[in-house]
Amino acid sequence: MLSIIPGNKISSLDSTYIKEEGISSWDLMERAASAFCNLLFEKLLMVPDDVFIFSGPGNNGGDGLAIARLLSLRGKKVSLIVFEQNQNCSKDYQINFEKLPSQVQVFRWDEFGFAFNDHDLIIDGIFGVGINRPVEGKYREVIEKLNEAKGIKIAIDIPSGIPSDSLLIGIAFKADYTFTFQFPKLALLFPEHAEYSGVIEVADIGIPDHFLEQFGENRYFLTGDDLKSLHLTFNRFSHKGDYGKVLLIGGSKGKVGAVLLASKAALRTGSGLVFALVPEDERLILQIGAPEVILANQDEIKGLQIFDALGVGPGWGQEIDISFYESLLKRYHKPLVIDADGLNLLSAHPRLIELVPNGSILTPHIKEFERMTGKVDHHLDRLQKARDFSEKHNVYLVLKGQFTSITCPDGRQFFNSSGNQYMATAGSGDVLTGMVTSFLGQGYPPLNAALCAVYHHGLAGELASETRLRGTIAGDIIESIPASFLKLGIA
Ligand SMILES: NC(=O)C1=CN([C@@H]2O[C@H](COP(=O)(O)OP(=O)(O)OC[C@H]3O[C@@H](n4cnc5c(N)ncnc54)[C@H](OP(=O)(O)O)[C@@H]3O)[C@@H](O)[C@H]2O)[C@H](O)CC1
Ligand SMILES: [K+]
Repeated sequence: MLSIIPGNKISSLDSTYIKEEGISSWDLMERAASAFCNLLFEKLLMVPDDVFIFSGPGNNGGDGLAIARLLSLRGKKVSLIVFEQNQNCSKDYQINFEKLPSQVQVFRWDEFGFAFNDHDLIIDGIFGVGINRPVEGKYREVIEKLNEAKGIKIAIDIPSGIPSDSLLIGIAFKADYTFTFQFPKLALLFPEHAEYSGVIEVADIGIPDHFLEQFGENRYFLTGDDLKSLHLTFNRFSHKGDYGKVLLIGGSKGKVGAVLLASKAALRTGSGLVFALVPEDERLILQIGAPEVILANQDEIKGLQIFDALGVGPGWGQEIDISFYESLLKRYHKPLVIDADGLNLLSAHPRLIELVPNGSILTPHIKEFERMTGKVDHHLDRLQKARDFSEKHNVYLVLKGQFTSITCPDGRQFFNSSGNQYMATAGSGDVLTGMVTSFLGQGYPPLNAALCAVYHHGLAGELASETRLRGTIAGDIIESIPASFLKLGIA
């Protein structure tokens, strides 16, 4: 799994790695530049002929110079805009400057006209992870102009101005794409920076995971490559008991659909038996909506231990008998999944949090999370509060949003890479609840259940929205769960 390394450790990572590999820092920059160009030709349907590259004084600028050379060699008309005298720039910047082909036209920033067309390509190599103060002066002037300019805009490693691990102060380059090296920088995952980072693509520069791990701080980026090894395998002798017996509890007048969605999602994720407990009057809706689901009644659920996992909260409302919730938490001793009103009720009755079994998985969206932890100032604060909460209550916290984070009681934090904006639709969270509950019931350890569910949920959303875009609904995500397994080669 890709470790997310803090910006202030990246130069030690680089120097240790190049020493061990026996390569030069220029070689690594060359790898970065060619990985960038490869992504460019892979991700853009048409790479524009006119390319404008802005190179700052550090190695991000050095990358820009190397990219200028490589694109010029591939027949592009490249203009390079620089800010400093060569002798004030990094060593590899200077080497790459010497290597520029004569076809690359070089401008000083104050000699350049800043007139662009819609189909020009603008590449931002002004600052990378070495930024150490807000952008001012000539750099600010240029970035402001670029943000107003036409053209397709791509940031090298990180949009200039965004600090690698904290919140932007002042201005930054607004990219359509960010091609980031080896792993996404933490700040790229903050919702506050979405308008700057655009679509994030990771360019592999060949530094192995185990090497990154030594410099990481327990933060990881979850990708499709990680998924297969997290799954349990089943065979033709497996029977429905092996696939788990789960119980979903929730629903209220007008909101029984939430349990219906969660139940169907659990079935599509592979649960052997799905039971649902909803108010008496709402049972028929559920039974018609999903004949595969078994309706439980209050008496049956007295023997809660027969269930391999519980998913509590979808559509429950705030009006439930709180003593029932309390007794549920007291009687069930295995990890369970809590969502939606199950979480809101914990916020309203904080004493209940102490009863939540160790290793349970809580799946709040941002507002539910704030109800549990108090007001959050920004995403970094949220991530810290998630760590404090998980550790204190010994639970896994799945904080839903773009790059959903999964926080473990030991402080590890995983960021999901799958999913898109089309999943922001009613019931999408209920689908996730059903999926996590299903994996948990199949015998997955809580962390793997959360990781697999979050990744498949995102991928199913991507697949469902391929043809439906903004018309994607939660039911479509459910129907695409099997396709997500198929895509990852998981039987
Ligand atoms: N393993 C990898 O990921 C690799 C990444 N590469 C690229 O290298 C950059 C990081 O390069 P670095 O030289 O450390 O830093 P930057 O290029 O981002 O910028 C440093 C220079 O910028 C000056 N600086 C910093 N902040 C400001 C500011 N606000 N205003 C003006 N100038 C600023 C700083 O000067 P000082 O005045 O602070 O001394 C530096 O001159 C990484 O992002 C990748 O793109 C490698 O190419 C390969 C391996
Ligand atoms: K940049």
